[in-house]
Amino acid sequence: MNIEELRDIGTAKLPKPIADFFNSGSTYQETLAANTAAFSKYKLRSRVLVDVSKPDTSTVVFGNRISFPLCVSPAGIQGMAHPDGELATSRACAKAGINMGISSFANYDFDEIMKQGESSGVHYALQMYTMRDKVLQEKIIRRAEARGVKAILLTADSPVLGVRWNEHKGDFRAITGFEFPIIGITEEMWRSSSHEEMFDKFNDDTHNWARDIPYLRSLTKMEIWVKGIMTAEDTLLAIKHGVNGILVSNHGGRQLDGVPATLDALVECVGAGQGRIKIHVDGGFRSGTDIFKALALGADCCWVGRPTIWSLAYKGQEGVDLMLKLLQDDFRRCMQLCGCRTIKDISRSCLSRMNSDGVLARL
Ligand SMILES: Cc1cc2nc3c(=O)[nH]c(=O)nc-3n(C[C@H](O)[C@H](O)[C@H](O)COP(=O)(O)O)c2cc1C
Ligand SMILES: O=C(O)C(=O)c1ccccc1
Repeated sequence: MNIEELRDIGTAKLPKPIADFFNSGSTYQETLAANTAAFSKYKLRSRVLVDVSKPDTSTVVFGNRISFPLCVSPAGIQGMAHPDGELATSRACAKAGINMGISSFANYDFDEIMKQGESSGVHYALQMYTMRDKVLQEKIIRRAEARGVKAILLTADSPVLGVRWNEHKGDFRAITGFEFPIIGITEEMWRSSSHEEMFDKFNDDTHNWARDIPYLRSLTKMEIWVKGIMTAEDTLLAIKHGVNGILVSNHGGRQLDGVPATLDALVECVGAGQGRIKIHVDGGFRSGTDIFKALALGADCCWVGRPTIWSLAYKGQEGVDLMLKLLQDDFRRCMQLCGCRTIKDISRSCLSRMNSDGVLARL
């Protein structure tokens, strides 16, 4: 199987409004399509007669040596894909030896999620929005730090939600029995308003660099990462405010439609960062070759969102195990066939770019 097949099989198992919620982007779906399409304009420069018998795909993220440069993006409401939801995802991350991002809209508490994997060495990042309820936000942060969460991922691209037409056409909240224990939203609260109304009640759209980064720093020694950076300007602001890293992301094409593919935004962010900040990226990664291309363009690590959801829907933990194995195997083979023995060998010289006139150009 490949990730596209997992998408088709997983999606077919879900009621349509739920599948649409997971799979859609915002407005005209332009950015959603751009994310996956961007990879094909880069071509691999395969190198031969290199001893690649012992490839080392490992790298270090959040102080943890992971088996290959991938983390699982925080995606909310995984219980709607499979009853085991984030618990299954956590077990699969443990088995694969990678780190996991936990959405603040997870259907299980981070304590339970972490119990599934931390004995195998997984490190966890907790995704947060800026919350209106600062008392609750501080409580969550202190509890996360005491519990051993390594990083806060501050999602910065969502002062308001993107336009999700599918949510106006069908109510995806068809499966009952859900709560959001991390942020204390009960099923009753969740059902009493639309997804967007609930989000607006919870999320603080006055967030800003000058207030929120120092605020988080004053509260915790955990790493602070900003998720949703798409420009050189914001990369420079992230450096100025001393965050530990950025995740170049357009929220899987679910926020502002019309922004470029993250692979394209990555290039300007890496250019601005000049090695002064860790840069990760998500959006549209569907193969190990995609991961290789992003690393060659300067990313330190990649993340996947929907592939986790599709694999959960397909077969719970077993599905996610399979998805992570497919990506790792494909990534290893791509490294070997490009003549790379370690992650450090992956550089811009591994790629060329197909220009619009059909001519290949070195980067
Ligand atoms: C169903 C779904 C729920 C998501 N929930 C969150 C969330 O709660 N917080 C967040 O920061 N990002 C969320 N995201 C965005 C992901 O973290 C990630 O940026 C995106 O899915 C990456 O693109 P990909 O799905 O193409 O891999 C969500 C994405 C999806 C598809
Ligand atoms: O739908 C999303 O993209 C998202 O970020 C989200 C926000 C709140 C609850 C569930 C998902």
